[in-house]
This record gives sequence, structure tokens and C-alpha cells, in this order.
Amino acid sequence: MSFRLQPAPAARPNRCQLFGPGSRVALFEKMAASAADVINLDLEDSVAPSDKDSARNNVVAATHDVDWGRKTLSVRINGLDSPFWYRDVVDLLERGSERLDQIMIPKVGCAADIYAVDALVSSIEAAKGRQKRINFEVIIESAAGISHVEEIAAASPRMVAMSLGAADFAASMGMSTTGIGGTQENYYMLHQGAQYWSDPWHWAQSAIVAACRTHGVLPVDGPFGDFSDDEGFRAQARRSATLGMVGKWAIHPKQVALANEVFTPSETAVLEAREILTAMEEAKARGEGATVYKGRLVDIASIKQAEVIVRQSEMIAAA
Ligand SMILES: CC(=O)SCCNC(=O)CCNC(=O)[C@H](O)C(C)(C)COP(=O)(O)OP(=O)(O)OC[C@H]1O[C@@H](n2cnc3c(N)ncnc32)[C@H](O)[C@@H]1OP(=O)(O)O
Ligand SMILES: O=CC(=O)O
Ligand SMILES: [Mg+2]
Repeated sequence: MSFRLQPAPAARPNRCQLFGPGSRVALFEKMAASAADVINLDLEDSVAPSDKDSARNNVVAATHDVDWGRKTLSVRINGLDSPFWYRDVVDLLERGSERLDQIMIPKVGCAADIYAVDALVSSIEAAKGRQKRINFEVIIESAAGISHVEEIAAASPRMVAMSLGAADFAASMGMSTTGIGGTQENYYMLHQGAQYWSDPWHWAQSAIVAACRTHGVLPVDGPFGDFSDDEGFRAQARRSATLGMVGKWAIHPKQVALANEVFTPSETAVLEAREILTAMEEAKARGEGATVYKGRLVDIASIKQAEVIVRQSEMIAAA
């Protein structure tokens, strides 16, 4: 057991991150009116190279003109392997309003990628006298990114969230699929003639959750491409929540309610968590560290498990 305490991540809801291309201005007000906790205006892969300049101008204007309410406002810049990213950062910080909360850095491969963006952002913030420090979120979506996931999570005090980007991740890893997230029908075990599907995203998600929890960063599941498959989305999101992720992207507005549903602890779960805390209080008064709740063991670790659920529910209620 390390003597270092695990740092707490940002105490804000991050159940759903709704994406929209920076080139589709007509979507911005709809995104602002949605029930997503986080808005990601995209300058990267949903914007054609010929539209990069106009999309950037749209997004800069939207930081001034659109009422984003209490949502976290994030802009996905272009990758460091592109000729666009430095201009994204410069324009967002020099011309964008202080309403901007976060920059999402895609395709990060190592801590030095974060360092480079941090140096540019820090310099512009100081030069322009910006009052609010910009936070960073990153996408792990390459072989290099997952190989260096822990150093990336630790790379800057600006780091608040980290997502798995299943599409680029699959491409970078050479995975044999064009599906974005979810069940992959060739990834199964065979037992007595029956196929049992396994989860090819599990190991990468677990690595992300561990790196994030070590460094106080929010772990988030990325896109689920088939927006006509609600049950597929729910299944993917439930697996992510069970592994410790706090939310999931929506690449279509109909996915927002699904993500909020899965990543909001149910009344039953909160009630049970509170009952466990009460049972443990009573056990403590009796001088016991372990007791029985509904026929099963609960002990001091159960307090921490129950507190995860209660804290999450109280944070959402307070937002
Ligand atoms: C792998 C990755 O990197 S994922 C992240 C980057 N990708 C993105 O940002 C893509 C985001 N999503 C989109 O661009 C779009 O949702 C698409 C292209 C998938 C579908 O767009 P459409 O064909 O317009 O969808 P559809 O017709 O079903 O839209 C239904 C309604 O939702 C609105 N809508 C569509 N997308 C969004 C959105 N992202 N946010 C808010 N509203 C939206 C439409 O304007 C339409 O509104 P209306 O009923 O008032 O007319
Ligand atoms: O950027 C997201 C992805 O899945 O790729
Ligand atoms: Mg990607």
C-alpha cells in the first residue's frame, strides 16, 4: 500500500460528452440545449481539411455568442501530426472568450505531446492575461498512446480527462474492424460449438482507468458509431461504467439520454450504498470492522465502494 493518497478527479459531472463538427454552426445551439454535461466542438476528424479555417472561426465565435449554460465547453484541436493544431490553440486562446474550459488533444502518443501544447497555452495565457486556466483532456487512440498512458495522465496539472478513441485506436493497432466501439463479431471464444463474445476494448479501458485514477484524471469511454443501436450503446456504456469510467461520448444527440441514464447511479444503487454506510456505522459502534448486509459480507472497503456511488449521485444532483 502506497502512503500516497489517490488524488480526487475534478468534481463535476462528465456523464456525456456531445460532439459536433465545428463546420456545422447550425448544430451549436442544439448542442447547447442538450442534456450533455460536456460539449466538444470538433476541429479535427469531423471537419474536412478545406473547412479547417472556417470551422476554427465558427468555434471561436461560438465561445462568445452561444450560451453554453453550466456545461463544460471543450474544443477538440487537430493532432500534433497536422499543420493545423498550433493555429487552433493560438486562435482559441487569443480570440476565444474566457468561457472556454478545456482543449481536447487527440492522438497523444507521449507526455511530451502534452508538454508542447502546455508550453504554447501557458505562453498565450500569460501574454493575453487570461484569467481562467485552460484544462486539457486527451484521447488515447494509438498504439503509442496506450503504451505511454500513465505518463500521459501525469503529464500536466491541466489534465482533467482522458478518453478511449475506439476508431483511431483500432486503426493504429491494425485491428480487423471498421466498427467504432462495441461488440466485434469475430472476437469470440468457442465452447462446445457455441460462440461467447469477448470484449476487445476491455484491456485498453482498464489501462486508461488505472492511469487516470492514479493521477486524478476522469476516465471516459469514447464514441459508439452505430447510433441506430441503442442497446449496443447501453451495453458498451454499462461495461465502461462497471470498469470505473465516468461517462461516454455521444456522436448523435439520441445517445445523450442513453449515456446519462447509464452514468447516473440508479435510485436503487444509491439506496443500497446508503444502507451499506449505515450498516457499517452500526458495526463500527459495536466495535466491528465487518458485518453482514443482505446476507453478504461488507467491511471497511465496502464503505469506500458505497461512497463512490453516493458521491457520484450527490455531485450530479448538485450540478
Ligand atoms: C471517431 C470520432 O472522432 S467521433 C467525434 C467526431 N465526430 C463528430 O463530431 C460527429 C458528430 N455527429 C454528427 O456530425 C452528426 O450527428 C451525424 C453526421 C452523425 C448525423 O447528422 P444528421 O444526418 O444531421 O443526423 P440526423 O438527421 O439524425 O439529426 C437529427 C437531429 O439532430 C440534430 N443533430 C445531429 N447531430 C447533432 C449533434 N452532434 N449535436 C446536436 N444536434 C445534432 C440534427 O440537426 C437534427 O435536428 P432537427 O431534428 O432539429 O432537424
Ligand atoms: O476520436 C475518436 C476515435 O474513436 O478515433
Ligand atoms: Mg480519433
